[in-house]
Amino acid sequence: MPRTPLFLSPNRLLSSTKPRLQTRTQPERAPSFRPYLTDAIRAHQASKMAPQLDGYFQQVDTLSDSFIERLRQAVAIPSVSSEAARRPDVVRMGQFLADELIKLGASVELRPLGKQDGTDLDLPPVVLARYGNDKKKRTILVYGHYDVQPAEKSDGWDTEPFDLIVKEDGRMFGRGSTDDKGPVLGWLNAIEAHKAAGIDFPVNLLMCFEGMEEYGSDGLEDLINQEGKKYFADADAVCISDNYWLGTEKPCLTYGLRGCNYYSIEVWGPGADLHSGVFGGTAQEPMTDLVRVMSSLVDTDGKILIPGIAEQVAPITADEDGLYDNIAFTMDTLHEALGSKTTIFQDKKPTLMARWRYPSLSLHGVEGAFSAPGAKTVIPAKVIGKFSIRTVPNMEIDKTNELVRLYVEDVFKKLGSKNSLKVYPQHCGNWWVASPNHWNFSAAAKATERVWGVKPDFTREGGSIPVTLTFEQATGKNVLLLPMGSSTDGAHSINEKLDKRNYIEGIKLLGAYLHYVAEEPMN
Ligand SMILES: C[C@H](N)C(=O)N[C@@H](Cc1c[nH]cn1)C(=O)O
Ligand SMILES: [Zn+2]
Ligand SMILES: [Zn+2]
Repeated sequence: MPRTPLFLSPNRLLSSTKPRLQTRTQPERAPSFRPYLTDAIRAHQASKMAPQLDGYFQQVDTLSDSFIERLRQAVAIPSVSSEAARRPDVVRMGQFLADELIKLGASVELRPLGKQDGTDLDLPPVVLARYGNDKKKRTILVYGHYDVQPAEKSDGWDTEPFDLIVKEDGRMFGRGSTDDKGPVLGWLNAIEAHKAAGIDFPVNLLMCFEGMEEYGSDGLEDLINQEGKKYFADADAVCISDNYWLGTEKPCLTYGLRGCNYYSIEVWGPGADLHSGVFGGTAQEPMTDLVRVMSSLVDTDGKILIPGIAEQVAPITADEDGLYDNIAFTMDTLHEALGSKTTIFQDKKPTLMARWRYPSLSLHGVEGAFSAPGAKTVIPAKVIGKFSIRTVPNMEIDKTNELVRLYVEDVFKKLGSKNSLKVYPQHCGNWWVASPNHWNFSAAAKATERVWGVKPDFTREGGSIPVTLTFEQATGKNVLLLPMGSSTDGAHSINEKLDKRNYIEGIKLLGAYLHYVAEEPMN
């Protein structure tokens, strides 16, 4: 059950000076991207792990081509979790990760998860791995996912989605590059660069990589709960790299996620698809009913029309109210990522609040409906509408599902249709809000300054990672989100990419974070 959120002012917790933005026009000091040297960074560089980190950073630069090659191999495996036909590729991707980890010296298990909910289809295995088992060191548990969203060139991609295309300007296009194959490989690359540099790995690393995140993490919650005090028992903290910066220049650390309840509405009536010339005007059409029901869920300005949803949302506290102004985010950044100016709000604060702390309802598609180019005059016999609600504190999954069911059934009843309707949740994942006032976040903030030369923003995320709260509750440890990619990466969209700069500096960041973790006093 979600807890009442902490609305702290995290941007003020670890930073006494105003964060400075870096821009691409600042001169680079070295081949790697570390332009600003603040006093804080000088202090970190003078600290005892500085020489090791410099050696590590150099190795990451030296190995950068082979790290891109590893990403190319991973992107080439179309591990789409939502398509049954792609399930063997998802399994192959898990095996690829396991093989790479074994080559690096990790001990690895491929854990089966049984059947996918309501199907006879085997779930892809979870890759559990351990690198290092030194009782004198801290242990960090990292999570990521090796499945991806669907992608077809015909969706509008400029290049083949499962071929990694590296452009001259450093943009690396390919499905999963930023979500989440680049960040997952970041951990493996960090291990390899330490080995190559001959630098002692600063912590024990536990790894949990799943293949069903984009489909609601089916099966993983039970495994995490079972292993919380077994395989994950040594974990001192958890780190997840599976979200994005708010813009393109300012790194961030993330302490909150929205949840996601994903629904299907099935409407059926006729025994088969029909000729609209023969049956149009004589049969009640499932698609007509579905469109009318779906159009009653949300309005053009994103207002959710289901009674009882807004009432569940936690009120704004005075502390939270002052939080948004300090975040490095502009509407121009949003317009760039959106590719248009069709935003609901004109200003930064309501926009950030809409993404982080209010629920949203999105319509995704209709299964069974005609969607190809051309003009087919069919009446579909059965259609399934798909929509999701991003949930926030203090919304409850079961209560939200019940409100949706009552409302959809009521709207359909008022249509007076002789067709039939069924509405049900496909998968649901909890929202999560944590305290960034913890050594886990301090270590990540120092690593960010060291690598990127700027203090990170402390942000929440509009997306969902369904098992984040489960990790927190099963291990009882602090969870940190440490993103690698930027706002323009286009995760889930066509032309998904990861900038080479974010990949290579991101690998440095993950390694540096582990070094700072090793130095942090417990709190
Ligand atoms: C933020 C993360 N990289 C991500 O994309 N998560 C998905 C997870 C999901 C899919 N269905 C429900 N949750 C997302 O936010 O859509
Ligand atoms: Zn992801
Ligand atoms: Zn995703």
